Amino acid sequence: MTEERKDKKRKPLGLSVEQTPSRPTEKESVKQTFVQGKTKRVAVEVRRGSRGSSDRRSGGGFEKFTDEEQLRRIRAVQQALQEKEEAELLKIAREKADQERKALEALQEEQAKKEASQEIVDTLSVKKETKNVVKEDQGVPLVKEVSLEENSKKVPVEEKKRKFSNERVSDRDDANKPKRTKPGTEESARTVPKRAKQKYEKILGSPVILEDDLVNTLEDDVSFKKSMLRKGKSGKLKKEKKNILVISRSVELTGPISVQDLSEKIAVKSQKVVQLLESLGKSVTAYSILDVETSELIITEMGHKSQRVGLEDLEARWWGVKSKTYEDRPPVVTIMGHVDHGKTSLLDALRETSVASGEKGGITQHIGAYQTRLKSGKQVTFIDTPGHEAFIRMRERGSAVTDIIVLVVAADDGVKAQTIEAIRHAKTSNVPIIVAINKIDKTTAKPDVVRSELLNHGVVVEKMGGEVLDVEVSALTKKNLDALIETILLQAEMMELTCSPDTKARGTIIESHMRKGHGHVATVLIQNGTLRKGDIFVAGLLSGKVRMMFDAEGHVVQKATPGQPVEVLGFSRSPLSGDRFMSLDQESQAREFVEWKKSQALSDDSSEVTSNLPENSSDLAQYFKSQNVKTLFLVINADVQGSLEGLAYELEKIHHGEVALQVISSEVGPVSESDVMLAKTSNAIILMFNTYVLPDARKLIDQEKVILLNHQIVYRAIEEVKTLLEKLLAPEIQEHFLGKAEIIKVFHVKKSSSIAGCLVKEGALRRGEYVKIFRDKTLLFEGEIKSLRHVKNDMKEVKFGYECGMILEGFDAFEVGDRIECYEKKSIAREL
Ligand SMILES: Nc1nc2c(ncn2[C@@H]2O[C@H](COP(=O)(O)OP(=O)(O)OP(=O)(O)O)[C@@H](O)[C@H]2O)c(=O)[nH]1
Repeated sequence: MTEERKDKKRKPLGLSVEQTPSRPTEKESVKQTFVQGKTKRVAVEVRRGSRGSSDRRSGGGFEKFTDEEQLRRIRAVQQALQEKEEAELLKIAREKADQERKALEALQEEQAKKEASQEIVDTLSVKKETKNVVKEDQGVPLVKEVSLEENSKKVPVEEKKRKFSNERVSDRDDANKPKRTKPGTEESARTVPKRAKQKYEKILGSPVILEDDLVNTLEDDVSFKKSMLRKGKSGKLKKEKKNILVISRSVELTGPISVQDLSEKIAVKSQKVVQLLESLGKSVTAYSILDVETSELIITEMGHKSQRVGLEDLEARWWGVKSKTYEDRPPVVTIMGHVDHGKTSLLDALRETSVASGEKGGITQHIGAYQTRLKSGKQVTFIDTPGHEAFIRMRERGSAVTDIIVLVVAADDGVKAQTIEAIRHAKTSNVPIIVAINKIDKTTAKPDVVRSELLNHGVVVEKMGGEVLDVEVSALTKKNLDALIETILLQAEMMELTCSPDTKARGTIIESHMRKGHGHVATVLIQNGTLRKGDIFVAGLLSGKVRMMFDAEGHVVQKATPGQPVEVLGFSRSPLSGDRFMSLDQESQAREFVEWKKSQALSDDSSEVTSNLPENSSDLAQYFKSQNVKTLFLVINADVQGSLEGLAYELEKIHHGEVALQVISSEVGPVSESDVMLAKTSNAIILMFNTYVLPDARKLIDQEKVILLNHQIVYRAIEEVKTLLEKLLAPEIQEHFLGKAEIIKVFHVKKSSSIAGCLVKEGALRRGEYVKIFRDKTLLFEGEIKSLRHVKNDMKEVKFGYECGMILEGFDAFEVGDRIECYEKKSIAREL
């Protein structure tokens, strides 16, 4: 025990009532500073010094202690107070810690509850989704979606079991749950819960990669918001905002793009992009076109990633859309054979025996293709255009529509020229043949002769020991038609034809035409995926939206599946047979694609072009005007008969009430002098297809100024012919209202026409523009303003509220009160 303690024991502290001054003075207090940083004034009795005057030691008997004792006492008092203070603070700290612990526990409990309810939603959505295989639609920009806390929030297994007794949650499930990994690494993307990935893929309708550390761009993400709102989860969106750090998109750029389209790609309002560009010093509107570099800058600024892609790659990727779901699809069959061997008869007979048309009782329509359905439910699709042109046309356009060729050979006539041609087409296209030996009902039928003749041309049928399937049929008596269909199905089975109905539609234009009341109608054979009403599509150089669909029985359908031919409404012009048809996700993609296709078509043609069309379109219009043409005459020279047929087929479809198209010559071979002279004398244009001009003919073309078009691709030739025909159409005149005035005084000037003194009551009157004069409700005159004056000045325009003098070309019988309307006339080029 210290000396101080002993003293304390010996003597009570001298702070008894009688010893303590009633109120300590300033000088008698001590400032204490505690460890916690608090200060406090403590009242003490101070002996100022042993040698000080005795009057200061008055009261309380404190003076009876020595200086040393007094100092010890003061220290003891200070220590006692400090200890008391520290004990109080410790107590407060303990209470506070206790409260915090309780609050934390309550919070954790609440979090667990939230997590549990979220699990239910997730589990349910996963259940639904197990039926749908994850799409890999390449049409949509890849979306990267990022979850921050989803990984870290875990509900204990026991708790899950308790809460969702109907949902089995195993330890293994939890063990499989991802650990937090370094953000942005591949591992982190892989290990985020599959369940969350599926959930967001469902919401966004596109593949997502989940990571765990990106900046929250959810507020700007229109598509996400929309999808949440659509699902009635707008309230939840706010809650999730804290937890989900969304969305870094991988945006594919194929070239210059409009602000509007770019905004669509990154799912923000175009105003946002406009604002950003303005902040960077660029003044744009939603319709401005941005170059690739600027677009990349915007994409990065918005927290996304950009990727430059060639549209060629994109087209190939879009066309070859993949899916994990495969189903059998009906085979597509084209019927070929020699003239009069019974192709049309066989197609009609097959169609009549079709169970489908019989069952539905629909009125069959020739839409270029149809399907037969057997009792087994299996189907076969027939291209409804017999002959070889359809096949050649498709092949020329790079479309492989046909799976099987049914080669019709008349049993009484045997193998002929077009039979051999069909065999050649089948071989070069690698399409299997089924031989239909027709007219077997005839007494003169010699099917075995047909078989041996076919052998000479490399077609070895089963009976001759080969693998080619053959059936003896009669289109007339309908004998063995079922056997023919069964054989087709057998062949199809061997070929294992599959499709993915859950992807976007891919198909080919079989034919197209203009129909009154419906506009441009095209038959599309769906080859993969499903086409739905409202889908956005591209076909050749066109884009559009499916307005309506009809099947081959003329019924309105809402969707079309692989193998099904449907008539589609929604084209702005008629597409060409053989054009690839693809449905896409976004209108911007479709627009971009078509622009690229057009530019590609132009650049391809220009490399070989020897066309000598006047460059300026008004020169061309002038040319036609000078020739006074309302019919476009064509002299066609092509490389082969097939090309001529292909061109003729497409040209036949062009109709217009005001202008006509007439082919005056159609020949296989190079352009000769006689072709040029024929074109010259009949005011025709030469359409040269995949051939050349003989040297003398070339000189004559220059000399006689004959127009020659050179093409290698049918649809481009057709497009150019259409453009030329459009030039023959008189332009459409549109009137744009400029203003109106009233005549308030008429001035009769000697030796000159009258002047109308007008007051402009709306808009403006403009010199040189077109006016209409009305008296009461009668139109008196239409003509041009020759002169316009205000006071004594010649004016180009006199605006609202001003008076002016006006002279018209060809009219001066003005009266006070006549009304004048002024218009600007614009001539608009028309389309076919
Ligand atoms: N006896 C008999 N005659 C048939 C049969 N199939 C077709 N014909 C007849 O053969 C002729 C030609 O038939 P189409 O079906 O027009 O032949 P196609 O091959 O389509 O002829 P093109 O269109 O000119 O190429 C017609 O008079 C038919 O009636 C058949 O199985 N038996």
